[in-house]
Amino acid sequence: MSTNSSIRLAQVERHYVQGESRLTILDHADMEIRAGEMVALVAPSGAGKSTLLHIAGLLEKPDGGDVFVNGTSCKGLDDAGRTDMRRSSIGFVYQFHHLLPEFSALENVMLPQMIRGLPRKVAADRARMLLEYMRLGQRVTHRPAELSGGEQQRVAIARAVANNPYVLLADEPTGNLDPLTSNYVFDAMTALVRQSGVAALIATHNHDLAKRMDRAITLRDGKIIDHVLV
Ligand SMILES: Nc1ncnc2c1ncn2[C@@H]1O[C@H](COP(=O)(O)OP(=O)(O)OP(=O)(O)O)[C@@H](O)[C@H]1O
Repeated sequence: MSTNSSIRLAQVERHYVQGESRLTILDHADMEIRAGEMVALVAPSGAGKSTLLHIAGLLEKPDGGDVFVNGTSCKGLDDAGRTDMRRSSIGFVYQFHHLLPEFSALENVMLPQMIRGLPRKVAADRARMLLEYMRLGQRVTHRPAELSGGEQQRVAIARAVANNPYVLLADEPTGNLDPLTSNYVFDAMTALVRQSGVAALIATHNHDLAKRMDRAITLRDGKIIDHVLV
């Protein structure tokens, strides 16, 4: 175990009870991702990727074990504490951008910061900087419907890191894009991860993108194990 892991799962258990049967999705599973590391999560449908992302993102509580965010145990946190930790320390990117349609790109990136109580001007300056970094400086006043799919996804990535999180969790972030756009968005995300030092876990079915990350993991028999990509 390294001391500088941004996210660590320790002996995490998750079961679903369906009638008489008990389905074990995570069985004393361990995982850790260091700052600035990009890890691909590759697993067949139904293996438990969403469950893992939800637990790592503090959206779901494990039945056992613990999640550490930047070294802090989340086990003893109540719902409000988990929400605070999630807002301050974890960013999410989904397959579909989930941007708020009535707000501009700039406002979408400002919002998570304002929810955390940052002044409007500070939030706007950081949002503009992130959008410029994502090469969207000319699109800040556009609403989501006035952006291309790749641009929408780049706004969603900027939004995910708006609060300077320790952890970035992405579920098929390029799954909805054509191959060329997918590559472009992935490059932008990589640059942001490297520059910000966030620890990124990215679920993807795209073998080529998975190969470009630092390493890959998968789920087998409830354990999180290294996945060798050939
Ligand atoms: N609330 C629930 N109750 C019972 N079983 C569940 C529940 N949620 C998920 N499961 C089961 O747990 C397993 C893992 O689900 P999960 O959504 O994590 O898979 P996944 O790997 O993300 O799949 P996909 O790639 O298709 O989205 C599946 O077999 C699913 O049917």
